[in-house]
Amino acid sequence: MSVLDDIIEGVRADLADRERTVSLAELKERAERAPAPRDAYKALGGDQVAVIAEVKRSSPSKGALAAIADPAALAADYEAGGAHVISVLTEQRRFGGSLDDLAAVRTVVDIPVLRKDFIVTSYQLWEARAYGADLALLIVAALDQNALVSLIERAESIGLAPLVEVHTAEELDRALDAGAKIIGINARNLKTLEVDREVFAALAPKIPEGIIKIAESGVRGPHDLLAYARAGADAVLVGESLVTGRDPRAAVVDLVTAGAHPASRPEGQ
Ligand SMILES: O=P(O)(O)OC[C@@H](O)[C@@H](O)c1c[nH]c2ccccc12
Repeated sequence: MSVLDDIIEGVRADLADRERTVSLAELKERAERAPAPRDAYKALGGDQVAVIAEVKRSSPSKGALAAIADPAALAADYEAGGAHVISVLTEQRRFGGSLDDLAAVRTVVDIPVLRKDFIVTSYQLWEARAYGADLALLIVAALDQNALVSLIERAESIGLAPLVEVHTAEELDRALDAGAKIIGINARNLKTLEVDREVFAALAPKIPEGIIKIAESGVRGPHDLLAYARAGADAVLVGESLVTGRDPRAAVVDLVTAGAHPASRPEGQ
């Protein structure tokens, strides 16, 4: 069983518990009362390389990264540093996150918030919206094509921008076929947890213009952001190096500053 299969087994078990406690009808009511979604396309589609800063307590590859007693305070720091979007890991078993983290973060920031989880049913999309998310992650490797297509449609119909994550050329084809408008290329293979920063440069040229390209994982600082930017990234998604550093806000400032530099764009763009 791959790491991804193992994670999803746990996600499904936790999901079954929540489904027993909160009906879909209740969730939909809560989603209706949630604040209106913020425009993720605008936040990610500017001239600069956008920075998506992640609230991440632990990971399957590294174990505990940071306690993060107050996720809202960390997100506020990220926003003060100039982050364009906040990502909140809500998966509990391996990443130490929760939907309460998502809700807490969404109330204190004014920028769009991504629910980062292993979404396999539309119930989780309603949860994302009910707890305030503006974007939701959909991982191609975790979904068959019918599920991918229907979750993208459902996300859009309830006001969530779907961020569709790929790691291989085949997954990228499936994301494009499914109509993804925001594609994240994850340098980490979720089946083995290995990181290969070259994957972004190999896959990005296959993505048509007009689709937002996000480089995910392995960004240690401005140097990696610049390399991803030269390879065509519109945004980078950064977790570990921010939560393990001494000053997350200053680290975001450094990334945003690098991303604002015109020399960071590919030739002719
Ligand atoms: O901590 P890093 O290496 O900066 O990576 C952040 C983010 O890309 C990573 O958390 C991630 C990317 N895709 C995911 C899917 C599920 C869980 C986590 C992830």
